[in-house]
Amino acid sequence: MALRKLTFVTGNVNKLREMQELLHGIVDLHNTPVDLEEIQGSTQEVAIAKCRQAAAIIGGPVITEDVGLGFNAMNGLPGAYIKWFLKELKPAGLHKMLAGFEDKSGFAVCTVAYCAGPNHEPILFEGIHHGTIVEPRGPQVFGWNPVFQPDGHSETYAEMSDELKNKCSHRFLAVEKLKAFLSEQRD
Ligand SMILES: O=P(O)(O)OP(=O)(O)OP(=O)(O)OC[C@H]1O[C@@H](n2cnc3c(O)ncnc32)[C@H](O)[C@@H]1O
Ligand SMILES: [Mg+2]
Repeated sequence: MALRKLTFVTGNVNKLREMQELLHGIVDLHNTPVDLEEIQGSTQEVAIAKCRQAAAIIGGPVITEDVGLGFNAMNGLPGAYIKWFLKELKPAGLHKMLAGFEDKSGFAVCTVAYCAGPNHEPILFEGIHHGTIVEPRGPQVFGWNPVFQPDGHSETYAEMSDELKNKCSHRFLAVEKLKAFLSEQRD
């Protein structure tokens, strides 16, 4: 059976690389590198608005993704706004944000949105990975990977191989739900 074609609309090449690995052999994944406009709101609201825009641009089935990194000491902030904090503070600055707090715990959230096409409602698949915000360790290749050490692991995301990160990450957890949904649709 031919693989279902889906377009992943993202301007982030690292997200694309991980998503291609996660959906390998399951979906015929194409990319349109548009940096979609992001509204203010909860991660769910941001994800729905992004996916609607993407479906309108592509005119067919799409997925989009919105990622947040939340600090429990700050009731989940920066959350969906992590991109702007990371841009200005760099990973080391993210860790320093928690200097005045005892609680260094945090969580990575990946909200994958699927939309069958224009005029369809986006459907959300959320993966949450809990961990600790640490001093940066590992190569600075992708986002805030050097400061996030997931619970039960001694490495940060940046110190993990792509393979290991893809077996446990927020993105893996969200994509597992997307895969279950796509396979139900086939039956
Ligand atoms: O085009 P889109 O898909 O929106 O890509 P983006 O880079 O704008 O991504 P987001 O809006 O989701 O912003 C999330 C920020 O978190 C970073 N990020 C996303 N996934 C990550 C991951 O798995 N590990 C580390 N950093 C990540 C990403 O580089 C951004 O700075
Ligand atoms: Mg974005």
